[in-house]
Order: sequence, then structure tokens, then C-alpha cells
Amino acid sequence: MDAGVLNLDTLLLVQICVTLLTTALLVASACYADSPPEQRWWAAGNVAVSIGMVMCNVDGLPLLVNNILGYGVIAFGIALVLRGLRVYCNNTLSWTTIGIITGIALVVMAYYTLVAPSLRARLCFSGFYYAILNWMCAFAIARRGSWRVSGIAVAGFVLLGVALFLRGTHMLTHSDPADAASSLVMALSTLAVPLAQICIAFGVILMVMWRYAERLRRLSTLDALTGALNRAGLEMQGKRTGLRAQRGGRSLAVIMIDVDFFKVINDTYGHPVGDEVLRHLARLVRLELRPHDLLARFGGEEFVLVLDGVDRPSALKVAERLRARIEYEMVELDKLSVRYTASMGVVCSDQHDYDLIRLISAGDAAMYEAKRAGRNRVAAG
Ligand SMILES: Nc1nc2c(ncn2[C@@H]2O[C@H](COP(=O)(O)OP(=O)(O)OP(=O)(O)O)[C@@H](O)[C@H]2O)c(=O)[nH]1
Repeated sequence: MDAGVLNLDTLLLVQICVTLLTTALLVASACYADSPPEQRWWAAGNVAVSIGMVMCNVDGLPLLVNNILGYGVIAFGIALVLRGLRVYCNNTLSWTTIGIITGIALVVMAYYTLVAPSLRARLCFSGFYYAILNWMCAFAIARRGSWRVSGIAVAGFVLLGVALFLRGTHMLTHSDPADAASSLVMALSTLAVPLAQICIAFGVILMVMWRYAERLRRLSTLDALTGALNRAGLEMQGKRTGLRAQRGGRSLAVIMIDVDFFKVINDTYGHPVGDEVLRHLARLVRLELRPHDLLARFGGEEFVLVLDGVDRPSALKVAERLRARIEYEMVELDKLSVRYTASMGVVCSDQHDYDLIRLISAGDAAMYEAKRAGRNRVAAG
């Protein structure tokens, strides 16, 4: 295959068209009412890169636009994309850094246009510089670690960096830019750029979709007030925890926890204090949890604790420790200090098998036993 088959002008046109299309895709997704800020930075960055590419490649524009400003605008665009990626990773990129990234491109391009004019130097520098910026983009998301989510975008940025780096290296090894431009390496790198851009556009949209899905999953399985699992979350994760314990031959314990006289707390101090009591209880219980244990809000002031690999005597000890801690601790809110207690029912798969629904209903019965016996106590089912 020779470079003639891959006509460079046609490839360049394809590259510009793909840039405009991926930009349109990112702008359209950023216009979505609830779009996160990173998506808007990606869209703005791509708009800037598109404008920069047009400024650099349209013949007949003034030198200042063609050789200097165009490259600066592309660098500015990549910096905005980098800012978006860092925002996605709960970080940011300051405007000073964005200014420096843009400034370097403008100064170097101005030098090789006005002071020591050299097309070769400009093409070498832009290839290496944009390659480094794209690798910085890849690094920003790769550090986050979730390859399943950001793998496509990382691959796109790396590929784009490699294509641009190859272009720079190729220019460096050819003294005549016109000769270098017609080579196969140049054609292949020009072909790789739009492919990488498509990867990046779909990759970043995938990252945002994953975040939406994660937010939806949290909304649908977590209790908004306490952050504990809700009934749907308990049903989903409880089944898994039960199966895991059963397969591993471990006991599964369930502790039902119900705040005593919660209606009195609400009536005496008001609902916001009642809410704070529920949040406080969830926080305290969470301190007892290990990675595979589950905490769910079962009803108004009733919680379920599912403990994997805990037998009946140990579960009773955990419940007693919790009960004592709840009794001891105080809820502080708006200069108010409120004490509360809780009653608990403890059951274990040793007696009741691994069926979570049966365990919960037996735990509930034990918990009501504790209430009948005077509250602020633990009863075994
Ligand atoms: N603040 C607040 N109150 C809630 C919430 N959900 C349910 N409640 C209230 O919790 C109270 C539960 O009262 P009861 O079922 O009588 O239980 P109790 O007063 O704790 O009595 P015992 O369980 O027998 O000790 C009701 O007054 C509900 O309105 C909530 O999310 N926040």
C-alpha cells in the first residue's frame, strides 16, 4: 500500500468532518437538561478544537490566523477537554494552567512563524505538543482506575497521542515537509486521528452514561434519609449475601432494630430531630459493619442488619454492643441533646435456614418480644 491510495487531502477532509461530527454529538449530549459540567467542558473543548482545525487548514487566511492563532485555539480546546476529564474525576484544572497550555502553543508558533519561520518546526512541535496533551487526558482518567468504564476513552486518547507523536517524529526525520506529507506514515496517522476521535467521543459519553446509571441505581436502592439500603436494595443485595453465605457454608445472622418510642421523639422535638435520630442510628450501625454486611431501612424507624458469617452467639454480642452504644450516645441538633434507645431481635440461619424473608419475619417477632419485655433490650428468635 502506498501513500497515494490514502490521499492526504481527502484524509484531512475526513478528519475535519469527523471532528465536526463528534463535536456535534458532544454538544447535543451536553445540551441535555441535566448534563453534568464535565460534559459541557468536553463539548466546549471540541468546539474549540474544531474551530482551531478550520483556522489552521483553510487556505487564504492571514498568517496570524493560519499559523499561530489556529494552533493556540486547538491547544485551548484540548486543555478544556482535560479540565472536563479532571472535573469528572472530582478534580479540576485551573484557568492559569489552561492559559499556560494555550500560551506555550501561541508563543512557539509565533516564534517559528515570525522570528525563525519554519513549517517543519511548526508541524514537529504541534505533533509532539498535542500528543503530550492527549496523553495527559488519558492519564487523567486512567488514574481513576475503572477500565470497564473509561477504557474506550483512554484508548482513544492514547491512540490520538500516538498518531500525533508519529506525525511529529516523521516531520523531524524529513527535511522537506512536502516530501514528509506525502508519505504512508503521515497518511496512516491522519487516518488514525478520526478513528481515535470517534473512540474518545463514544468513550466520554459512555463514562457519563455510566455515571447516570450509577446515580439511578443509588436512587432506586438507597434510602435518601439515612443512606442505608431501601426495601428494593435489601431484596436485591440480601439474596446475593444469603446465597454467598450458604455456598460458603457460613452462618447468616439478621438483627432487626427498632427505635423505642419514636413517635414520642417526633411529637416532643419535631420531625427534623426524629430524622436526625434515624441518621444517627444508621451511622452508629455502619460502624459495626464489615464489607459484606448489609444495613437496610425496613420501615419508618425499623432497620435490618444482615451479617454474613456470624453465628447466633456472635450476633447476640453484636446486637448487645449496639444496643449499649445507642443508649449511651446522644444526638445533638440545634443546641438540643436527645437520647434514645432501641429494641432488637436476633435470628440466625442456624435455626431458620437461609431464606431472608423468613429470617426477617422471625427477627421481627423477636424484636416485638424485646418491646413487650420492656424495650431497650435484645431478644433472640
Ligand atoms: N421523623 C420521622 N418520623 C418517621 C419517619 N418514618 C416514620 N416516622 C414516624 O415514626 C413513628 C413510629 O411510631 P410507632 O410505630 O408508634 O412506634 P414507636 O413510637 O417507636 O413505638 P414503639 O416502637 O412501640 O416503641 C410514627 O409517628 C411515624 O410518623 C421518618 O422518616 N422520619
